[in-house]
Amino acid sequence: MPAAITTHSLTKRYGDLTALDNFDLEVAQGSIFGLLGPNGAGKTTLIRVLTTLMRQTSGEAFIEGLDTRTSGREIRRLIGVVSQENSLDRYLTARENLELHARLHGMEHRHYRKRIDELLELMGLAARQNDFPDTYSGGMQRRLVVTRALLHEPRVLFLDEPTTGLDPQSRRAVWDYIKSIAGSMTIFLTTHYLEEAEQLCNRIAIADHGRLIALGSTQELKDRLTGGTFYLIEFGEDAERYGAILRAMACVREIEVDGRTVCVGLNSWECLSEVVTALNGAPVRRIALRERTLEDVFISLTGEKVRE
Ligand SMILES: Nc1ncnc2c1ncn2[C@@H]1O[C@H](COP(=O)(O)OP(=O)(O)OP(=O)(O)O)[C@@H](O)[C@H]1O
Repeated sequence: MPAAITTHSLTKRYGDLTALDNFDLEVAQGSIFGLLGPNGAGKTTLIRVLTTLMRQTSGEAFIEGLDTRTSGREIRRLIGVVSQENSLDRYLTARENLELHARLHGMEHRHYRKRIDELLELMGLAARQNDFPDTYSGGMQRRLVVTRALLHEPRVLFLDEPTTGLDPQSRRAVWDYIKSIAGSMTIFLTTHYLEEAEQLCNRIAIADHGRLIALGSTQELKDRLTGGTFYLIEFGEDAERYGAILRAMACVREIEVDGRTVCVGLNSWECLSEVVTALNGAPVRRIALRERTLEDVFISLTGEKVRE
């Protein structure tokens, strides 16, 4: 079984600017794969090349074993694409937008009528199917675009920043729908949002300035952070003083005092008992393990926060 997506040394230049730089990627069939990166990382460029909208400068890309340079027509039949812009026809109702897409894909009337009914139900849009997209909320429009991309039963679905611009509630709704359709196809999504990648994806690639800088599961990426365990200790008072006591301890590798809270990085979790002993009698209100997030991974890899 070929991988859903494979790239070898994929490179795309716009004049002097290298938007994709020797990108090597493999995405297994049936997985949800997230490409994470700040503005300008090359995410949209990669999707354009993979969906045959644009030709690479050099290197190779394959969708289920088909070469993007020579099998454009077959690939376009296999894939569904949700681009950053919603690109709905505002003069057609939601249902008519879907019917138009089905006809463009050569689907038979009998077949697409049933499929549209099912998908509208699944996406929670059935009651509003005869309304115009302009009367929809941003989240509903996004769901309609995802519905449209799913109509012809693609084997690989590309979602370019599916929740950018949505409020947190609509974002969660779109995540739920993506999760509900996962498994039956491969999903490749790009995102700025670390939480989105963490919530949805089995595997994640991090790109910056056109280069792939990390690849793995969320847990693998977190494990690649330099070791150590971080705890947050909240004091009733005198956090600075206790911070200074902790700073002097051999097992403490990093420490940051912020108001009443001290974030302490220990060489390993076994050191926690030493810390607790040192704080005997201190007005400790709370000790919590600080989970490392993808944000930490990103900062450790690129030296900067994600630029949204
Ligand atoms: N058609 C084009 N002509 C010239 N430069 C381009 C073109 N399209 C993109 N670029 C540049 O290529 C780089 C990568 O852009 P791309 O849109 O692929 O990044 P992205 O990761 O999708 O960013 P965003 O998160 O903002 O969508 C950027 O520096 C961008 O300015």
